[in-house]
Amino acid sequence: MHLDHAVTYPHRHTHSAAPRRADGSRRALRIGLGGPVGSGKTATVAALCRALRAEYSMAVVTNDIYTREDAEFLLREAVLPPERIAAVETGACPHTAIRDDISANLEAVEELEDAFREQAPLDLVLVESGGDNLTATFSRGLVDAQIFVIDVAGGDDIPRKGGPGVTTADLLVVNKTDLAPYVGSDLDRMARDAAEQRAGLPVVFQSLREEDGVHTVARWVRERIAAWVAA
Ligand SMILES: Nc1nc2c(ncn2[C@@H]2O[C@H](COP(=O)(O)OP(=O)(O)OP(=O)(O)O)[C@@H](O)[C@H]2O)c(=O)[nH]1
Repeated sequence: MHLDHAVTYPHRHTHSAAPRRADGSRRALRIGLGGPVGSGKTATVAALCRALRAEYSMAVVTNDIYTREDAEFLLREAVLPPERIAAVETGACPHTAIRDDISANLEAVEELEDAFREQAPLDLVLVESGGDNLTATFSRGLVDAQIFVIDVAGGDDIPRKGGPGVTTADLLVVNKTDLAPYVGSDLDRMARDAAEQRAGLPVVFQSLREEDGVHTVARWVRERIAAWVAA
């Protein structure tokens, strides 16, 4: 596990969606996960659910272009009860549904929040984007913070190439570090390039093949929830 920054996570964004509902109750913290196809977004969501579900009331919204495959995977793995998992079929470029026309995703998030409002109000909603390119980021009207997931098998020059996901996401996750020796990726170079591109924003290197490989990202999420609740 590499962590190229001390765990100081800057809270630099402004919330464009009101943190409280009309009745004054606090809504859930919404965290988006984006990144290229196959980088490990669903696997990270599944691992986060397992790590955090005993501590928080949580739910997940998945985005697929024409299918519900990511939601079906999470259901099969039973990472959360089925009523806590919603699927949005974007039917177009994945980034459109998380950045340009966020209505279907907002509706899914708000329906989940409403469904649990009486019983156990949601603390956290994870919104997983469909796999896209390096320019795909979430609208701040949909999520309060975003995680961009890339993997070492996608090429160790991805952090150097930059793009809004790599440079501006609140957390950059470089996944599948276990594969680095097999694909010839230089993790130190990736860490250096990412640090250069991100001006102090945090980067986590993880392998979900390791026992509790998601623990650093889970800690970051806990800190974000604590800050959200305190605000
Ligand atoms: N070796 C290794 N494989 C991983 C790791 N994380 C995920 N995978 C595998 O990589 C493949 C893709 O992972 P997913 O989580 O489906 O990736 P995704 O980003 O959600 O993919 P799309 O939704 O299709 O964009 C799966 O076979 C995972 O089991 C990891 O840390 N190491």
